[in-house]
Amino acid sequence: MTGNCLKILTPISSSRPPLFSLLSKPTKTQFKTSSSFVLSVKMSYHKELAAAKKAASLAAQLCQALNSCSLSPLCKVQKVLLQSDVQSKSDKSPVTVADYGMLVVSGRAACSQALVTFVLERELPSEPFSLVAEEDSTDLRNDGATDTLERITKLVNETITSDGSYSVPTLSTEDVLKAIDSGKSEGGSAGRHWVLDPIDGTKGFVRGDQYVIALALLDEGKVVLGVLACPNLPLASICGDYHKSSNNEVGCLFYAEVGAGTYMQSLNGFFTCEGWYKSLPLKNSEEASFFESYEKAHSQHDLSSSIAKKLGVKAPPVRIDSQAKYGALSRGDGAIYMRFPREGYREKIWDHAAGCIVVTEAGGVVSDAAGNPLDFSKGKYLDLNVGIIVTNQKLMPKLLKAVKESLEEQSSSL
Ligand SMILES: Nc1ncnc2c1ncn2[C@@H]1O[C@H](COP(=O)(O)O)[C@@H](OP(=O)(O)O)[C@H]1O
Ligand SMILES: [Mg+2]
Ligand SMILES: [Mg+2]
Ligand SMILES: [Mg+2]
Repeated sequence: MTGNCLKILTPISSSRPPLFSLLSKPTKTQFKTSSSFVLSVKMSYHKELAAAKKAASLAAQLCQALNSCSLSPLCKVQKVLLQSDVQSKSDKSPVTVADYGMLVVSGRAACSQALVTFVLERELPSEPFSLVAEEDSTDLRNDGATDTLERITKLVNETITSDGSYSVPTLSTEDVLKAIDSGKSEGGSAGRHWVLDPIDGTKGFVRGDQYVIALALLDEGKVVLGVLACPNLPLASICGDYHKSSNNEVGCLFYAEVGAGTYMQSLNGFFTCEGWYKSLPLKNSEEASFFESYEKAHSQHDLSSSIAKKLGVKAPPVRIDSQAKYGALSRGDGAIYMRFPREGYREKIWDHAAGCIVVTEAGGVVSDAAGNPLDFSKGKYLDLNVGIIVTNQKLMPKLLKAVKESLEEQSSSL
């Protein structure tokens, strides 16, 4: 048992619930045990999923507002940033050359983190709150950050007010700093922990490309729900002839709950588009499109290209930032995602937890380069064998073989 949920059971029928019924009434899913005994299990994370969807959607709204306020001093800095170089911190994550610019970028992510914390705590007041999140308030507590902190606090308050569902006094700058710092949990294998990347794909965000707000819940070390709010991802497929698509609307919300499948809806709240995914398309490798990081520094493009060649993949790689790759894969835009960080880089759970369940609940497989499932129970880092690979069940054995061969070739050429 994981929490109140049965595990290691194969769903044999899971009738598609009407749109958004996940929020309003429990879904029953039938499971087949080894003795063919059929159980009806009441799924138990609906309340948490509803809270996570609301938190990520509001944070996405906030991030979009931050991007579109062309007269705001924050945005003027962003324009400069778009033209500036990007350097690496000691942990090899991106920072911009200008200190103030760096504060603006990390401040925006912290702003999103404060809002997510606020919503989760208000929506789930009776549950103990533990959050493993990427940002902290260190930069915003510096003397030179007063102006940015005030702007951020104002934006968080404006977003809460515009939503209209919370009658709370205006948050102070100290409230916002505290909300950001409640993300200091270390996670682990006991109890429940939220896992948040308040802006994943920072470089994409700065460039005006793909980024996501990624939120997941761990229960006893397993990911039990995940939400990816992708403000810039087209509702139509991003592969093939998507430029010709009549639907050029952007803004997707992917969500998945253990045993209940993966769903996508439009982020703008008008629900013009919805989808339910239960099996990644079983394409042959030649027809498969593969995803990888836009940034060469995050994943070795030459290695993935050698693997793709072995598989006979004809399509060029689709390079986009953030966990939007997991979302796009879950709806069948492509069939493979490969990620091979350079030696020494340690993956964090917030970069993969939500994406992982969005893909697996859609019928995909996520593993490290040796075929081991990702283990989210060990704290904030993932201990991995070399890299992360994602595909459908049919292609996984071929992909693993090609990965093994390419890694051997790489190490013998060193
Ligand atoms: N050298 C490196 N190798 C691999 N991943 C890295 C990296 N430096 C940063 N990252 C991670 O890659 C994430 C973005 O992934 P992608 O390449 O798929 O867009 C970043 O998330 P943040 O943008 O939240 O910091 C960061 O955590
Ligand atoms: Mg980062
Ligand atoms: Mg990230
Ligand atoms: Mg981030």
